[in-house]
Amino acid sequence: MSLNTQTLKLGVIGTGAIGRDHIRRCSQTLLNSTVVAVTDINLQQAAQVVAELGLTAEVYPDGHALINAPEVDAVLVTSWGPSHEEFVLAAIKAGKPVFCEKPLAVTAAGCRAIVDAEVAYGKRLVQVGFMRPYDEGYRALKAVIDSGQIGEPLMLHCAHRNPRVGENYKTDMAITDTLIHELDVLRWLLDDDYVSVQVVFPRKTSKALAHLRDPQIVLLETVKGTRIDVEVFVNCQYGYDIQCEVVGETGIAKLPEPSQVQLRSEAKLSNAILMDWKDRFIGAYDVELQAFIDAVRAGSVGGPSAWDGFAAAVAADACIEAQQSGAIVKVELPERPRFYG
Ligand SMILES: NC(=O)c1ccc[n+]([C@@H]2O[C@H](COP(=O)([O-])OP(=O)(O)OC[C@H]3O[C@@H](n4cnc5c(N)ncnc54)[C@H](O)[C@@H]3O)[C@@H](O)[C@H]2O)c1
Ligand SMILES: O[C@H]1[C@H](O)[C@@H](O)[C@H](O)[C@@H](O)[C@H]1O
Repeated sequence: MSLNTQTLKLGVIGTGAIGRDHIRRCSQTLLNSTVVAVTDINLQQAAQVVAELGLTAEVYPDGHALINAPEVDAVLVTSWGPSHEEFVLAAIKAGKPVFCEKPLAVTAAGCRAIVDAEVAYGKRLVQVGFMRPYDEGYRALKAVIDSGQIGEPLMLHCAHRNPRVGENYKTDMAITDTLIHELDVLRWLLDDDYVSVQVVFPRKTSKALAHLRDPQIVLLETVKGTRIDVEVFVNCQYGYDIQCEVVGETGIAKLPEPSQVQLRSEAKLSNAILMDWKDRFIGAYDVELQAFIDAVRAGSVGGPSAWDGFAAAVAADACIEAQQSGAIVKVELPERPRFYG
C-alpha cells in the first residue's frame, strides 16, 4: 500500500538535545508525520520526553527493537555519532527509510559500509542530516555563485564558532562533529570536491578544557583549485556564529547574518548574536525533515545522500590525520557509484 495518503509513523533513536527537538518538530510543527516509537540508552529520559511532549509513543528497549517494530514506517537516528553506523545498517537491512543525523558514521570506512549496503539494496533509503543546504542564507549564497555574478570562486574564508562545548568533546570532534558541516556544505556550494587538507593550531584559548586543542584552522584545497580556510573555535564564549565569505574573480559574496531586530538603546546600536544551533538553523531543520517526510510518503528518499556522508567522512579522516601529523594530507575520494547520479 502506498504511504501517500497516510501519516508517516516515525521511530526516533536518541532523545537527547537534537532528538528531542526533532521529535517536537515532527509531532508538532511539520505536516503528515507522527512519532510512534522512541528509544535511548537512557530509557527514563526517553519516557520523560514522551510525557513532556504529550505523545502516545511507545518506548522501545533499544534501537534494533524500534527499527524492526512493524508500526515504524521510517527511522530517525539522533543518538551519539559512534552509534549511527550500526542503526543505519539495521534500517537498510529492514528496508526502512532512515534519516541519520550527522555524521553518517565517524569514519569513512563506516560510511562506505552504509553506501555499499544501500547500493546492494538497490534503492535510496538514507538521508543524512546535513541541514545547511536547506538554510535560506546558504541557498541565497549558492544562487549568487551559480549566477556567475562574482565570477569563479577563488578563496573562501569560513568560521564555525560555538560558545562552548562539554567535557566529552575531544580534539578530533572539531572535525567529525563540527567541521563536518563545512565539509558537506562547501562541496555543495562550490560543486567541487577536496584534494588536500591541513590543520594548524593557533595559540590555545584559556577557556578550553585541558584535553582540547581549541581553536583550530583547517585549510582545504579543491579539485578546481579553490582554497578554503575554516576557523573552528568551539569555546568562543560570545555566541553561535557561522561565517562564510566567497572571494570570486569579480566580487565577494557573504553568507547573510540571521535576521535579528536592530536595537538602539543605552547609547548603543546593536544586533543580538544567537547562542544556540537550535535557533540558528531552526528553519533549515524544519525544511530538511519535511523534505524527508514528503519524499518517503511519495515512495522515495532525497536530500544529502549516503555518498555525501561518505565524501565528507573521507575528507574528515584526512583532517584527523593532518591534526596528528601537521602535514598536508591528500584526500582520495573513490569514483562515485552511478547509483548516486
Ligand atoms: N545537524 C545538527 O546541527 C546537529 C545538532 C546537534 C546534534 N547533531 C548530531 O546529533 C547527534 C546527537 O547529538 P545531541 O547533541 O543530541 O547529543 P546528546 O548527547 O544531547 O543526545 C544523544 C542521545 O543519544 C543517546 N544514545 C547514545 N547512544 C545510544 C544508543 N546506542 N542507543 C540509543 N540512544 C543512544 C544518549 O543517551 C543521548 O540521550 C550527534 O551525532 C550530533 O552530531 C546534529
Ligand atoms: O553537534 C553540534 C551541531 O552539529 C552544531 O551544528 C555544531 O555547530 C556543533 O559544533 C556540534 O557539536
